[in-house]
Amino acid sequence: MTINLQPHIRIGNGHEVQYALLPGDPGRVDEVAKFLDQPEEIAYNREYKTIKGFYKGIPVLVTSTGIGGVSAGIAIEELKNIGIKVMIRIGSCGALQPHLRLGDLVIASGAVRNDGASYSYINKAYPAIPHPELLFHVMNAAKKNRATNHIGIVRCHDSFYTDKEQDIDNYWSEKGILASDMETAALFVIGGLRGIKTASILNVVVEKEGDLEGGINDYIEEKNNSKRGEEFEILTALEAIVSYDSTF
Ligand SMILES: O=P(O)(O)O[C@H]1O[C@H](CO)[C@@H](O)[C@H]1O
Ligand SMILES: O=c1cc[nH]c(=O)[nH]1
Repeated sequence: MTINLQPHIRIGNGHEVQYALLPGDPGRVDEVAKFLDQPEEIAYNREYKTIKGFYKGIPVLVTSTGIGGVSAGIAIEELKNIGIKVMIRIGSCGALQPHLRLGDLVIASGAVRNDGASYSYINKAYPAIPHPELLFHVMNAAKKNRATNHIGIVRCHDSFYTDKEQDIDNYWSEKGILASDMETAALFVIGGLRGIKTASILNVVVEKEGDLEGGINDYIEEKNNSKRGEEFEILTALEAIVSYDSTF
């Protein structure tokens, strides 16, 4: 009998893993598997696909969180319930600044909470920030891997196709926000409230003046540098775990 089986991620206790990487896309889980020793699928329910493997001897889970903070929030809570203490998002994003190029990494030092999920937990005065120590290890790992990276605030949203998207992006771009994604704020806020150490690394798949749908299509079809950015974000997250783990 599986003890403490979680209803959405469909994983229970007993895996003895403290670290998880969180892509949105279940397809990205298989890309992480290429970097791991002994990768094995342990669950796949709805948008939540999970593998377990080892990186430089450290056990790691990789769980896809689907699209948006709502779905990510469920995965984050359930992963905590089975003992995960450190979670690093490895996501994709759209650039809000013109100097960001396809495949560059954005390391989030905070998130604008324009999502609904983090707000359902707590008032927007509560900050969406990563764990500072983990952020430090992520920044060092990106440098060590020579990944082109930008550190700053991202904006989290719940919609793609309203009539206001361009105006909203322009507004946050003028405020210096680096990029947009949909899950980082929920991760940081839930992490802060629940005592989970979190960080978020995003790979640019649409440039500032780029075509949103075209950029995402090209990324999926591996037609641009975003695929390379994905490899860099995976490696950066894994090396950050090794470096963080070595401090104990
Ligand atoms: O590629 P992932 O990690 O899913 O991240 C981004 O891509 C999805 C939208 O295309 C949203 O989940 C957004 O945050
Ligand atoms: O603007 C964008 C582009 C990609 N992914 C997002 O979440 N937002």
